[in-house]
Amino acid sequence: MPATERVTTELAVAGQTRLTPYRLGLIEYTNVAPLTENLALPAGVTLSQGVPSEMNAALLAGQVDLANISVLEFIRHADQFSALPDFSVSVLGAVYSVNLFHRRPWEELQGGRIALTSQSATSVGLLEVLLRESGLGAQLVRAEGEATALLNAGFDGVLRIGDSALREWYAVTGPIGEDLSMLALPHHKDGVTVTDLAQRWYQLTGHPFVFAVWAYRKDRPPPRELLLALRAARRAGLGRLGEISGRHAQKLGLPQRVVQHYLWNFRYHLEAPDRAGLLRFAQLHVPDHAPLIFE
Ligand SMILES: C=C(O[C@@H]1C=C(C(=O)O)C=C[C@H]1O)C(=O)O
Repeated sequence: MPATERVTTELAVAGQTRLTPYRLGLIEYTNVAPLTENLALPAGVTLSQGVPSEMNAALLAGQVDLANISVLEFIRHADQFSALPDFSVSVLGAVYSVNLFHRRPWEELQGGRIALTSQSATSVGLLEVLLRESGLGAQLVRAEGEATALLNAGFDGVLRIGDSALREWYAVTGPIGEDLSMLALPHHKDGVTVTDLAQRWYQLTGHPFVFAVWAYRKDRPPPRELLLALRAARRAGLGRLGEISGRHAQKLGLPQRVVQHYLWNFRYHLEAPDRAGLLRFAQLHVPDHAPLIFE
């Protein structure tokens, strides 16, 4: 083997250079913005973005090497994926953007038809667990559209996540004045209840809920430079929540203080309480899952 080819191969093997780019996928929801808006991509790393179900599919198809994906997809494919040990989108209590919109009381949803967003996997699994734990059976069907429009079209419940869920929660419950504590934000108005699934999870288990982890294909672990860049981006973003929430509030048409509380409320690492919640969800929804590897 000629010397130049050998050196290139050795460097590639050593991980110091990559003959093929390392492909990063990131969900583009507002709740991931504090972790992504200050990301300086290292040389040789490419970025693609989309909604959770698109990132789930891209990682599974080998179109990206590392992505923040729905935790349920990580659990389902734990034989193929590992996850970074210190990244997540988690929350303890209300999340304000994983919502079931409904008119009948939760306890009366038995036998009802519930429209599901196609953008998420985890929140669908969470809804199934919460309904089952309440002894309720409902017909879950994929249907896109604005929550109150789908309720008016005859659905008994509508599951929405991400930016649209946050906007639609506020459309139902707002406007929210300064006199209201951010810890007492409303979840019912004009006959529509907005059940926050993360809040119900907390009431059921006492744990945080992990919506997303940073998962990678076991055969394509991330380069050290990318890990350092992701951590630096999070430090920078968490230090600029006011600025980031101001920009996203304008985009969402929401008060800046509401978006800043929304972002401040997330847990972006993967600490012991978050892992306890993640393992509990895995036990309840995918009891025969492969061992979950965080490294
Ligand atoms: C809490 C949220 O987090 C998102 C929810 C996800 C899911 O349900 O699959 C995946 C990624 C997260 O960024 C949200 O989008 O509202």
